[in-house]
Amino acid sequence: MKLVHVAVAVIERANGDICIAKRADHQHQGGLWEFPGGKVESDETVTQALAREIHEELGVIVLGHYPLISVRYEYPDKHVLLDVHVVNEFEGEPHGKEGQPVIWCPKDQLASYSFPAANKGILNAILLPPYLAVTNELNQPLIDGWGAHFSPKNLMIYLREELNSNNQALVLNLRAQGYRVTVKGADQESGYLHLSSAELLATDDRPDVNWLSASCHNEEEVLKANALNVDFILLSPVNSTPTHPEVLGMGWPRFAELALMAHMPVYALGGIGLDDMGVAKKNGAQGIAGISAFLP
Ligand SMILES: Nc1nc2c([nH]c(=O)n2[C@H]2C[C@H](O)[C@@H](COP(=O)(O)OP(=O)(O)OP(=O)(O)O)O2)c(=O)[nH]1
Ligand SMILES: [Mg+2]
Repeated sequence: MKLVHVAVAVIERANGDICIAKRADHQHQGGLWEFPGGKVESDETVTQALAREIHEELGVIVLGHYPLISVRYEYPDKHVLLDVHVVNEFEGEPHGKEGQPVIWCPKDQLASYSFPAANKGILNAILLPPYLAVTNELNQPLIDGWGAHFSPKNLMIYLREELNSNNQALVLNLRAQGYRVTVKGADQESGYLHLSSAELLATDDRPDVNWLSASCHNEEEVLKANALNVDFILLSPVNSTPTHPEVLGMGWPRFAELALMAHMPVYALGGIGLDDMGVAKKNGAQGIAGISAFLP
């Protein structure tokens, strides 16, 4: 099936609200809400298509945008490549020029609208931060170091240790400050659950949590994450690491291929540092994850 290339705009106004519109019933995925946009014509760049579609559909002039995520999704009747950009500078007030309902929606309420299935990854990309710290233990100096560099909006945490009497108060305190914290093992009441790649491959039905993450290293695991509707993945190792120098990294070109295959935001992990945010994003990452990289 031919791949339909689509330019999609996540238009964000100053207070953080996002513009969504309702697709007409007769359209593909009709009756569902969408981020405005449309097909990239053969003689257009994505930037040109984005500007044209947003002007045609909403009467808005795009002045500034940056890439958020690319999602390749195979509907039974159509294969799409959604090239999604945040439009953060624009002129004019969006209105439905084709008669479609258009509203501003606070980010934390987006999930209560029905979108096409391909949009789950876009929603998650809007909500998730750029940095993910992976740590084997929690202690106050580590937390203070994070606090000096990152806000809860910029950093989430994966603790590779089960909840216990030593770390529970620290975890709860971080969550109270607004950090998203996933811990190892059974902690499903928190709404967060992480699957190792072995657990991912051994799981047939999506566990009932708000935020399901998984570690992936190859195509098979990425496709399994798609099938389970995992919300975000850690893809590693990009480069070889000091602790496992014998394991070769996949490198950025392969990372980019697998990230495009993934329906959800992908964090780059392994042998990279905070300085690699730019190259990670250029290769389709939501952001970067790191163990040593995040130690103050
Ligand atoms: N615009 C947009 N399209 C989406 C989203 N999610 C999603 O799966 N799609 C799919 C539905 C369509 O198959 C395709 C986009 O096509 P479109 O109908 O917006 O294209 P267009 O504006 O050029 O419209 P048309 O002239 O074909 O009616 O991408 C989304 O959030 N926004
Ligand atoms: Mg459209």
